[in-house]
Amino acid sequence: MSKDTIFSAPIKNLGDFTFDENVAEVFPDMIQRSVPGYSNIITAIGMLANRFVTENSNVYDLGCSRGAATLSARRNIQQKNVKIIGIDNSKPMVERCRQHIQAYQSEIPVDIICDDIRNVKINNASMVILNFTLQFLPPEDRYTLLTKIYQGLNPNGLLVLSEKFRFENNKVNELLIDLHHQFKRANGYSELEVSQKRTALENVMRTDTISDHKARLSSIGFSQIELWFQCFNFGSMIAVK
Ligand SMILES: Nc1ncnc2c1ncn2[C@@H]1O[C@H](C[S@+](CC[C@H]([NH3+])C(=O)[O-])CC(=O)[O-])[C@@H](O)[C@H]1O
Ligand SMILES: O=C(O)C(=O)Cc1ccccc1
Repeated sequence: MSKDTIFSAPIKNLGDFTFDENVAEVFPDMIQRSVPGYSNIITAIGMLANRFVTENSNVYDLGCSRGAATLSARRNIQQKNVKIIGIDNSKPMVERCRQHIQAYQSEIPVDIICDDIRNVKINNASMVILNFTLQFLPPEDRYTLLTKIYQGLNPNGLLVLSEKFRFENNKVNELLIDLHHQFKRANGYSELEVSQKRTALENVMRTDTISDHKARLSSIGFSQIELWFQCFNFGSMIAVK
C-alpha cells in the first residue's frame, strides 16, 4: 500500500485540499492513519447493511472513494436482487475504486459513477452511506442533499452519516482537535504534516456540531436518529426513515 507523504515536505503555496491523483493513490493509508475509528466504522457499515438492506432495493455509497464501505456492505448483504451504486466526483478515486471492486467475486452488482452526489437521483434505497463525505459539501447544500436522500429512501430505510465534528464549547473543541492531532502523531505523521494538512483542509471541510446534524435530520423527517460511535472529533450517526 502506498504511504501518505503528501504534506511531509514544506509546501510554499499551500492550496486547498483536493482528491487528486496523489491523494487517491495513498488514500487507504491516509484515511486509516487520519480518522480514529475508521476501520470499526467500515465493519459496522457491513453489519448495518446485513440488517437494513431489503430485497429488490438499492444501496447508495455517496463519496465512495476507493470503495471500502461499498465492499463491506456487499460482503454482508444476504438479500436477493440488491444493487449498490457508488458515486464519487474524483476521477482518480473512481478509477481505483472500479479496479478494487473488480478484484472481488460477488453476485451483487456494483455500479461506480463518476459524478457530483448533488446531481444523482436516489430511488428505492434501503440504505444510504455518507461516510465522511457530507463535510466536504458547501454547508448551504447539505440540507438539500439530505432531503433528496430522505425522499429516495424506502420506509425503514437507513442513512449512515459519518463526519468530523465541531464542538460548541471552545475548550472541548480544542481538546478534541488536539487529541486527534496526537492520534495522527502516534500514527507516524510529523508536526509539519499535521499542520500543513490542517491548513489545506480549512476552506474545504466546514464541520457541523452533533446537534446541528441531529436537528437537521429531524427537521427533514428522519425518525430514529442516534450517534452510535464517537472518537474525539470524529463519529458516525444512524438515521431511519
Ligand atoms: N460533491 C461531491 N460529489 C461526489 N463526491 C464527492 C463530493 N465531494 C467530495 N466527494 C468525495 O468524497 C470522498 C470523501 S472521503 C470518503 C471516504 C469513503 N466514503 C470511505 O468510506 O472510504 C473522506 C475523507 O477523505 O475524509 C472523496 O473521495 C471525494 O472525492
Ligand atoms: O486528516 C485529517 O485531519 C482529517 O480530518 C481526515 C481526512 C482524511 C482524509 C482526507 C481528508 C481528511
